[in-house]
Amino acid sequence: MDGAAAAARRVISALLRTGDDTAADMAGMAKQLHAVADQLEEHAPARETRLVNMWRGDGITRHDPVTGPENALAPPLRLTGRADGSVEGTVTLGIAYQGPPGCVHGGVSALLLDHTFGVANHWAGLSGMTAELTLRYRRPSPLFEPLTITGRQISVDGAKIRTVGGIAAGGRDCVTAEGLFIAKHLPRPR
Ligand SMILES: CCCCCCCC/C=C\CCCCCCCC(=O)SCCNC(=O)CCNC(=O)[C@H](O)C(C)(C)COP(=O)(O)OP(=O)(O)OC[C@H]1O[C@@H](n2cnc3c(N)ncnc32)[C@H](O)[C@@H]1OP(=O)(O)O
Repeated sequence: MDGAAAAARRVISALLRTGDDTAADMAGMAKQLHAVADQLEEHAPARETRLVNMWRGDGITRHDPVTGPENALAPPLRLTGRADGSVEGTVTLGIAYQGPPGCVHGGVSALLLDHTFGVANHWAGLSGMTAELTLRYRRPSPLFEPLTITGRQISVDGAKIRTVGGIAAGGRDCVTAEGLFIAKHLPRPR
């Protein structure tokens, strides 16, 4: 389904790029898109069944809204674990993620970093749930340019995990962040 999710992502972006002031047949397109959704819903299993399926195994997920190739809301960001224990990825965000004109929405930056920190913790060997996430927005993060997203676990103290990282563009920090995670997990649906 990665291909269908990629197509849906393209539709979201193309809709926003086209806008209202257009000769495109938007009513016709709405009809076509509803027809696609009707077909999907017809074949969708019960929600509980799908949740079990999404969470099978113990590793990282494919459905999350940041890296998930199955999730059309995910850019998607691809993260790579480094030998020094950090994780890093490069992503170029389009118009669907806009906050200030031409720039990334601050909540989207927080989403990317929350998830990246979760993956960094997993990579470092102990992950948990976000208890606190503090972001410092140093300068606007540009859309349409490669952004480097990083995360690194810096300490574990009992159940408390501390993680740092940020978002940079052109070698300059746009956002720096620190997070406190608690080494607890909700059980995966089985
Ligand atoms: C996360 C799922 C990932 C599963 C996949 C695993 C594989 C990895 C693969 C891929 C990575 C995926 C990456 C995903 C990333 C996304 C992460 C999120 O978005 S998580 C959702 C948002 N976060 C919540 O919804 C939490 C809601 N809050 C809670 O559930 C609790 O408050 C929680 C777990 C944070 C704390 O639980 P308590 O309160 O029961 O823990 P107590 O035992 O009381 O505290 C432990 C210690 O931590 C301190 N503590 C707890 N919260 C604190 C806080 N906010 N500030 C400071 N200290 C805090 C306490 O004072 C205590 O310290 P003392 O041991 O006494 O020294």
